[in-house]
Order: sequence, then C-alpha cells, then structure tokens
Amino acid sequence: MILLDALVVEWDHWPPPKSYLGLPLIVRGCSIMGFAQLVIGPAGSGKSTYCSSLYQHCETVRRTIHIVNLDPAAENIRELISLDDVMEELGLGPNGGLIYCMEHLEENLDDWLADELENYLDDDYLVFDCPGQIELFSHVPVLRNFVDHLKRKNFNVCVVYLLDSQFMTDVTKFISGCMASLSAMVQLELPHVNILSKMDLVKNKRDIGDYLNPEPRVLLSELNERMAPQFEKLNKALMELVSCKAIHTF
Ligand SMILES: Nc1nc2c(ncn2[C@@H]2O[C@H](COP(=O)(O)OP(=O)(O)OP(=O)(O)O)[C@@H](O)[C@H]2O)c(=O)[nH]1
Repeated sequence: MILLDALVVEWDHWPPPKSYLGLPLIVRGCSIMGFAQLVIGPAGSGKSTYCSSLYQHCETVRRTIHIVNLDPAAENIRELISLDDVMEELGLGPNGGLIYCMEHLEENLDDWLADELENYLDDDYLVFDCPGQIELFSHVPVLRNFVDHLKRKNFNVCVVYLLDSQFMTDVTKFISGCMASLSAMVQLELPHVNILSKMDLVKNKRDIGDYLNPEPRVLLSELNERMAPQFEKLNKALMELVSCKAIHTF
C-alpha cells in the first residue's frame, strides 16, 4: 500500500485512479471527493424545474447526476420526518412545519446523510433541491450546517440560486432579489451562481437587459425617483453594497 503525503500528482481526468501500479492508492488528507450543488431560491422560482432539466441534460450528454429533494414532503426526507405529521401533531402551519422538519433533519444530519450517501459512489454528482422558505438561507442555520456536513464528508459544494425573471420588472425588485441572493452568499460562503429563471415568459428581453449589466448610477437615480427623499442615503448605501458584491453575479 502506498501512502502519499507530499507528492503532487496531476491527473488528466477525474476521478483519479483508486490504484497505482496494481496497488491500492490512498492519498492522505486528499481523499476522493464527491460534488454537490445546492439549488436554492424563493418559493416557486423554478428550482425543481431546473433540477429536472439539468437531469435530462446530463442524461443526454451521458453524465450521471442524482437529484436529492430536501423538501420534507418529498420521498428522500419522508422516512425521517413527514411534514403532514408535523403539521397535524404539533398544530403548525406549512411554513412553521417545514422549519421544524428542517431543524429535525439538522439534528439527525450525521445519521441521515451517512445513510443517504451510502446510495452513491464517491465521485457522484449530487444536486440538492432545497425548499423555498427564505428563512433557510437567510438566518436559520440549517442549510449552513448541512453544507458543513457535506464538506466534512469531502464534498465540493456550490450554490445555484434561482430567481424568477418575472421578479425583475423594476429597480426595487432587482435590489430585493440581489439582497436575498446576497444574504444566501453571506450565510453559506460557497461558490455561488445566480440564475434568472422563466426567461421564456419575458416578452421584451430589453426590459431585463438593464439588470443583466447594471449601471449603478442609473439604477440609483431610478430608485431615488421612485422613493421619498428621506430614503436617498439608504438607496445609495444599498446600491454600493449591491454593486460591489452581488451585481456582477447576475
Ligand atoms: N414558463 C416557465 N415556467 C416555469 C419555468 N420554471 C418553472 N416554471 C413553473 O413555475 C412553477 C414553479 O416551478 P417549480 O420548479 O416547482 O419551483 P420551485 O422553486 O421548485 O418551487 P418550490 O419547491 O415550491 O419552492 C411551476 O408551475 C413550473 O412549471 C420556466 O423556465 N418557464
């Protein structure tokens, strides 16, 4: 058995071989990783549709990916906890019930994730279709802890944030979408790609063009025109924040 500590080896394909010269190869501190995509975004933004399109595309190009639905009403989670049971037994509404289920998932994450990951190979690509409750990627730490678990299991994780293009109809909505996405970026601290969904429903693509290559000064004056003068300072601060962090990701 070869134990490699300091040797840097470049492979021209992934995954690297599991054996070398006929011997099992163990690279210390650098075990073979899996890859995961966390698909998040507001309710109804098109996460599940994106996941199924991605799945079909990968099938066409003969790449294997696995979709794991983290919605407590979905099959992957139902064995652990069911949203309907929680709502009935605890008298919670759908939103409170979902947060309860996600917190329960968090408490059982080690066991549940270990069981789930047993279904997959080391170098599989997993796509997690997350529920749309904004709390999950703004201030409730469930998804952050979930990501940390995946990382501890040597997964490389990235975020795909879906935003409904119908949302991008004026500057105030653009700022709101950027802030929600920025909040997820700050909370999760992962490589992050923003995707505008439902573009087929946008009749005039030019209406959205301003937000794809935003000019902060133009947007700021538009914002100031729409709002009372006492918001000017806040508008300026918001625009600075958005232009230095999130604007380039749309
Ligand atoms: N026209 C159009 N409709 C879309 C597109 N993507 C999603 N939809 C529709 O938007 C609705 C919501 O899509 P979903 O994929 O269920 O959205 P979601 O983000 O998974 O929803 P939640 O899981 O409830 O948060 C469905 O009726 C979809 O058919 C798209 O690209 N174009």
